[in-house]
Amino acid sequence: MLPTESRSTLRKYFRQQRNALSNAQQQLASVQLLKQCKSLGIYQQAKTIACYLAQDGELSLTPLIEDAWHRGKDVCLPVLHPFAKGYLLFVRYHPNSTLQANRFGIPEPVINLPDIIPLEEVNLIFAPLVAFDEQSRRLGMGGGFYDRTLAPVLKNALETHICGVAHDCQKVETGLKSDRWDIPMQQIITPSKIYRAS
Ligand SMILES: Nc1nc2c(c(=O)[nH]1)N(C=O)[C@@H](CNc1ccc(C(=O)N[C@@H](CCC(=O)O)C(=O)O)cc1)CN2
Ligand SMILES: Nc1ncnc2c1ncn2[C@@H]1O[C@H](COP(=O)(O)OP(=O)(O)OP(=O)(O)O)[C@@H](O)[C@H]1O
Repeated sequence: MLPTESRSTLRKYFRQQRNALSNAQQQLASVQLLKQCKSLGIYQQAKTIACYLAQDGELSLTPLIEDAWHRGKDVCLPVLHPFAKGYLLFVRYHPNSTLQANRFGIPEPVINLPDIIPLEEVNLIFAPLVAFDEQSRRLGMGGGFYDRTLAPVLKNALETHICGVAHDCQKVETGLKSDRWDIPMQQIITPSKIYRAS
C-alpha cells in the first residue's frame, strides 16, 4: 500500500485485513493488548477512560474494559450525538448498562443525562482506527467523528491523552498523509508494540 492511495482505497484494504483475522487471533490480540496497556503509566493512573465496542474486525477492548471495571475506573463509550451531526458524546458504561444499536449497527449505551461524561473529565481515550503509521497518524472510518469531537483537546490544551488502538496488520508501512483536521494520537498501541508520536 502506497501513501498516495486514496483514503477510500486504504480503508477498504485495511478493513479487509482486520476482518480476515480468525477468532483465535482476535482473542489473543485482545489479551495481548490488555498486557500492553497495563504497562502504561497513563492507563494505571487514569480514573476515566473512553473505550469502544469492537465491530468490523476491530481489536476488541473487552478484556481491557473488564480490567478497568475491576480497578474501579469509570469506563465510557462513544455515542453518536443525537443533535450535533458528526459529533460523539462519551457516555458511562457499566456492566448493567442498557445498550442499543446506532445507525451503523454498533451497540451504544442509552443516553441518561447524568451518564454523559464531559471531555475534560476523560483522562484517556482509546480511539478505534482503520490504519495507522509509525508517526502515530490515524485513519478512521471516514465519518470524522473523533476528529471533530476531540478538536477541543488540542484547542483548549486539555490533558486528555489519546491513544489509537489497532491490530499489527493495520500499519501502513509507507506512512499516511495527514489532513489539517486530523487529531494527533500520543501513541498507537498494538498487541505487539507501542508507537509513540515523535
Ligand atoms: N467500534 C467503533 N465505534 C465507533 C466508531 C468506530 O470507528 N468504531 N466510530 C468512529 O468514528 C464512530 C462511528 N463511525 C462510523 C463511521 C462509519 C461506519 C460505517 O460502517 N460506514 C459504512 C457506511 C455506513 C452507512 O453510511 O450506512 C461503510 O463505510 O461501509 C461505521 C462507524 C463511533 N463509534
Ligand atoms: N474538526 C473538524 N471540523 C469540521 N469537519 C471535520 C473535522 N474533522 C473532520 N472533519 C470532516 O470529516 C470528514 C472525514 O474526516 P476523516 O477522513 O479524517 O475521518 P476519520 O478520522 O477517518 O473518521 P472517524 O474519526 O469517524 O473514525 C472530512 O472530510 C472533514 O471534512
